[in-house]
Amino acid sequence: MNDTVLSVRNLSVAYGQTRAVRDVSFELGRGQVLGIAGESGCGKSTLAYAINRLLQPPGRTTAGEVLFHPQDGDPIDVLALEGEELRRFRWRRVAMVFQSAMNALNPVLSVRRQLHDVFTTHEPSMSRREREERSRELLNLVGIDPGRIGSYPHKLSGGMRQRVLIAMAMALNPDVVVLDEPTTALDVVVQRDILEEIDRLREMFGFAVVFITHDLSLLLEISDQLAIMYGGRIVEYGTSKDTLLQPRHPYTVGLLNSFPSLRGERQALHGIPGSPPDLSKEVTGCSFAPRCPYAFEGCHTYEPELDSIQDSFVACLQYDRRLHPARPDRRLLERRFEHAEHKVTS
Ligand SMILES: Nc1ncnc2c1ncn2[C@@H]1O[C@H](COP(=O)(O)OP(=O)(O)OP(=O)(O)O)[C@@H](O)[C@H]1O
Repeated sequence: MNDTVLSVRNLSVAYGQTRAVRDVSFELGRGQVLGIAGESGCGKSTLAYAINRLLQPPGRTTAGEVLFHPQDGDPIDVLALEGEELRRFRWRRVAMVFQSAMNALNPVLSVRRQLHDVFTTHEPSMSRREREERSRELLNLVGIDPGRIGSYPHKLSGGMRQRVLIAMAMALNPDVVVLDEPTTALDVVVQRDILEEIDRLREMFGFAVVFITHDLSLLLEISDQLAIMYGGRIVEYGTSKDTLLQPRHPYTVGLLNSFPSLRGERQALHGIPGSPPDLSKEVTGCSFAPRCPYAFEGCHTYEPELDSIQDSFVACLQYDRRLHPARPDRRLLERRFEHAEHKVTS
């Protein structure tokens, strides 16, 4: 059996001149959690939409491939799916929980109707009674009293609305659930409850998760693998443990120092000065260079490749074998972020 459920290879997405996702590759293991972190506008949602084939014009995949690997059978070329095949792929293979539950749910339809609709569309042979039973079962699974099935979204709290979306995503027992900032609008306690819920469901049903958020500390707690995005690219990719213990990209270090830990230890926070690049403009060199405390001349000229180092990958000239065939330049690495809890490591 193939242990990979989804492979994304050299994927690029553009909205006209805006290159929102560039050359992104990753492998998602069956039942694993991949966290994708990065500041607003770095291309996270665009990547999620491309994987689900939910991009709206002018959004367009310009290069690369997305392969879904069924438990048995040949890989499915997701970008080539059309019509009925595409409809079957969505929800059943890969389901998505969107950023804002209020926008994703239809405000004029009851929770019952919205859950039933998933089955009416995808399981037309189900009877009304079966749909009702399954819908109630799903609500129960995500911790909502099935008695609330007749409620309209505005009668539910933010946390409950998000749970309804999670229930809908799980309706057809998908292999992969993509969660795009599912807890951002919620307070910290509710966030934690929802994360625990997702983790519990994942253990029960064995689906893999792509979890997207700007909150790196949260991802470190729940992800097996982490991809850090900047300016439309993945700049660091590895296990959560390695990323926390040995962050290599200066942007990852900056992100780690920008968030309080979820465990609530007190520490001074250091935001990353400057702002992310405008993706509609052509960038020469590393797009993080203008904000990078370690940038040297070459960083403004050469774009670093995502290179493997031990078990991780990093796109930073300090590690680029074209410049440093043997190992990273120690002198550069020794210039640390002052007062930072997390340091760049060699
Ligand atoms: N429909 C669209 N039309 C044109 N440009 C878009 C569209 N959607 C996103 N973009 C641009 O694509 C880039 C990536 O945006 P995206 O929403 O994917 O980033 P993100 O990391 O998910 O940000 P956020 O966390 O704020 O959602 C940005 O420059 C954004 O302005």
